Amino acid sequence: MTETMTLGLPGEREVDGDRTISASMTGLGKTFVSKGRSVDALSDVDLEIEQGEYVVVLGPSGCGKSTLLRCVAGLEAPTTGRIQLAGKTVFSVQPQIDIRPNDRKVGMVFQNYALWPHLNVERNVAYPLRMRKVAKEDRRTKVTAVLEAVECLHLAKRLPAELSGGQQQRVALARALVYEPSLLLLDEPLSNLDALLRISLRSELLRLHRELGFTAVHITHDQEEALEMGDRVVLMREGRIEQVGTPEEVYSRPVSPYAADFLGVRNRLDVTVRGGEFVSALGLRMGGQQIASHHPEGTTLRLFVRSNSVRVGTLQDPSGSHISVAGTLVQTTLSEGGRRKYVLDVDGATWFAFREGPVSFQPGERVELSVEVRDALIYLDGKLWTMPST
Ligand SMILES: Nc1ncnc2c1ncn2[C@@H]1O[C@H](COP(=O)(O)OP(=O)(O)OP(=O)(O)O)[C@@H](O)[C@H]1O
Repeated sequence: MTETMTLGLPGEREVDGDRTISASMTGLGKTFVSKGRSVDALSDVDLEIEQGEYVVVLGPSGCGKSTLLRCVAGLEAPTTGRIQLAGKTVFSVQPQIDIRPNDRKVGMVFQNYALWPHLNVERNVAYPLRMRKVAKEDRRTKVTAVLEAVECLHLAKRLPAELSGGQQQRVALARALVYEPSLLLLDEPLSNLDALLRISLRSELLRLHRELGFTAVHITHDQEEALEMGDRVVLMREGRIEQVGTPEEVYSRPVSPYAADFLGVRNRLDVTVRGGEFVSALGLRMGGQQIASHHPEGTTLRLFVRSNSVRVGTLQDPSGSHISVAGTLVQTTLSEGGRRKYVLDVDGATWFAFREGPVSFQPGERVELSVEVRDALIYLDGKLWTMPST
């Protein structure tokens, strides 16, 4: 990339303390009404994105990710709220402002690439510059620079049909970046690619982000992609933001059972406090007195534990220093890195654990599963409960 390209550095910015806000959404809502039925695709979305941030919006199908992106791009008009880009209001209900998509300085990359089939790579990438009446010489310099950055300069004369999916997506990315948008919106950009290519394009995208410094909102339903790529992850649920945080925060402290479930925490059990310890629905006694002592008799808590945090051992009496529960070994399989994956039945629920070394238990055998208190995710009334520090 030549030094003349300063992508993602718009003239107007909103400065808040030391932070420069590139995009902000306030009270954003979108209700679709069709055939007498109304769907709240977005409700009360508040989000600020800093200059240069790579934000990944994560959530299951239908949670409103695309609608959010389309509202920011100007392809959909929100029902409530305000959107600001680079310090300028581009949408507001009251007073009524709705800046056209082409005047919002956003770039978009779609899942299906959306390249013009009759234009070669060079002309596809130059298209946004022609629309903006950029002079021919300048156009050529910018197109060359951006194609070089996405490592597609050698494909300049080819038509989209003559490219692989990965190459088409690089070209689509070049076309979105060429006019130096203040915000790049990526709508499931890797979903159409096969697994290996998806992984290599993730790091490609991150390299470009590091080198060019653009601000991005990337949507995906793939938690691994979100945790790997995002400076921050925004988890959505039914049109609302469930949790926002760094990948580490979101991974280690999912705020709700929904978040834990979506972030792949697979082991779970409902437990009730009885006589100062935990008892499962089927009456299984468990260790965990340290946590139980903070809750009144009869309180029901939802326990979530990552497979990596479960130790499998010989059955012992439940103790208070860690959470322990008896499980029945169902089967073991060889897993990544030579570790063994244990599949267990815990009170009717399937749990998973990993253990190094040879298997010393038989299927059907009762074993002890223990978890350090700090590794347990405890939910009370749908919210993450944190043990008060003593
Ligand atoms: N034009 C429309 N008319 C009516 N309902 C719509 C329209 N567009 C989206 N919806 C509804 O709004 C909700 C959110 O849709 P949206 O496409 O934003 O979800 P998503 O999280 O992007 O899903 P996916 O991952 O499947 O693309 C869904 O219930 C969807 O059916």
